[in-house]
Amino acid sequence: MLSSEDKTMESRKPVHKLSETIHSLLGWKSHVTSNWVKSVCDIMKSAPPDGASIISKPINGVMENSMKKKNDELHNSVLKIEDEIVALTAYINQLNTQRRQVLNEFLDLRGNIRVFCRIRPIAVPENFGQLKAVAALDSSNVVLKLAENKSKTYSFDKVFHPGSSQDEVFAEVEPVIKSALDGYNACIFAYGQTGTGKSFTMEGIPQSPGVVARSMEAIFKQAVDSNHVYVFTFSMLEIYLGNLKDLLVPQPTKVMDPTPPCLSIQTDPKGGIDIDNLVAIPVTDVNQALKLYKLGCRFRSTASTNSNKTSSRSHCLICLSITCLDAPERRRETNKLWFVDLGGSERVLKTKASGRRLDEGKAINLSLSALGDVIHALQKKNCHVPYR
Ligand SMILES: Nc1ncnc2c1ncn2[C@@H]1O[C@H](COP(=O)(O)OP(=O)(O)OP(=O)(O)O)[C@@H](O)[C@H]1O
Repeated sequence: MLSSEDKTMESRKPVHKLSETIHSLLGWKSHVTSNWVKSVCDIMKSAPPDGASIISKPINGVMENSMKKKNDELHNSVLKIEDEIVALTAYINQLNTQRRQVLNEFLDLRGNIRVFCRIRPIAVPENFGQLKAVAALDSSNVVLKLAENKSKTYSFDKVFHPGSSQDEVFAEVEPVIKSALDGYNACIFAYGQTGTGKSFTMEGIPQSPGVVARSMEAIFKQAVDSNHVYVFTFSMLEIYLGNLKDLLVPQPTKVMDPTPPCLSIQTDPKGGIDIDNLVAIPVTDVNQALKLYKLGCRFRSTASTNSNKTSSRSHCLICLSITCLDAPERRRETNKLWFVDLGGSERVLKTKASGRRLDEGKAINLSLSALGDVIHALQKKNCHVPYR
């Protein structure tokens, strides 16, 4: 807080205040970010043009000369800072290009498809006797105990042990989020048996949000910190019993309610996938995106089964479409980042499901096996990938 005396002093020497602020910002060069450039631009915008309003009436010739000198100095400082801004903006762009290249090389080296295994903790009331023991051997291998003298080891790009936090999981995903802002299509999905923690990992719980919420936060923050203007749209759907359902469109509850338009998957001319009639809602910040996400989650089909109290009975897909018009160096003008929380594979004998639960389980198993074929073909780089 300034005292009234301080305030008088302040109002008497606005020129010093401006130059001091600018100098302090210049001394801050090591933290060059677009926010820094914006701050300097804002200060310059608020500076009086050529110091014109600093003193409205010259008192005498000496005073006039001294003011003119000060105005010239200020003018020169402003010109110098303008030059610095141009140079720094070019420097930031150059660093961004380098960062993009390094990130791409890094992701290429790690492989286009990366598979992580997260072992979830076993809660006390769960039946230990019937559960097969899974243990992390190291950061990339897990061992599954099949019988007393029989075990099998599986390798992954990364293994998360039962104590791993949501933060640790997200840290591995974050480079993908960055590359999505650079214009690359990306997809993060959770796959596994029912009750193994897919929804916990993707959606999380209120006190410990999962990958989707953390990714949204990261992407909007990085977009604000960048030099570019992005346009985002948010969509969310589920595949239930083989049918697509828009989770952002109210579903009819009464006979008189309008039926929402039918969704259908189309391949666009560039080989990408489009879903006809899927609602895409423009979002400008993370709060809007998370509100829609919460809304969509409420409409998801879940039910209690023998294996999981809140089992997903469908596959849930969230799409953030990213457009950037002022960055020709991006991979694409518009790209998509998909998050998928798949329904869990289940052994019908074990779940003892019947009726609708059984139909849901069968539909989930069937689609997961088709997905397995697709991933296998992609990994083997087969010329035919059985998408349909
Ligand atoms: N890493 C974890 N830490 C603590 N609790 C977890 C963890 N993973 C899962 N859980 C808990 O285990 C239970 C089952 O998890 P979740 O619903 O995420 O399984 P799922 O794989 O999505 O199952 P389904 O395929 O049936 O939908 C939930 O109560 C969840 O909170």
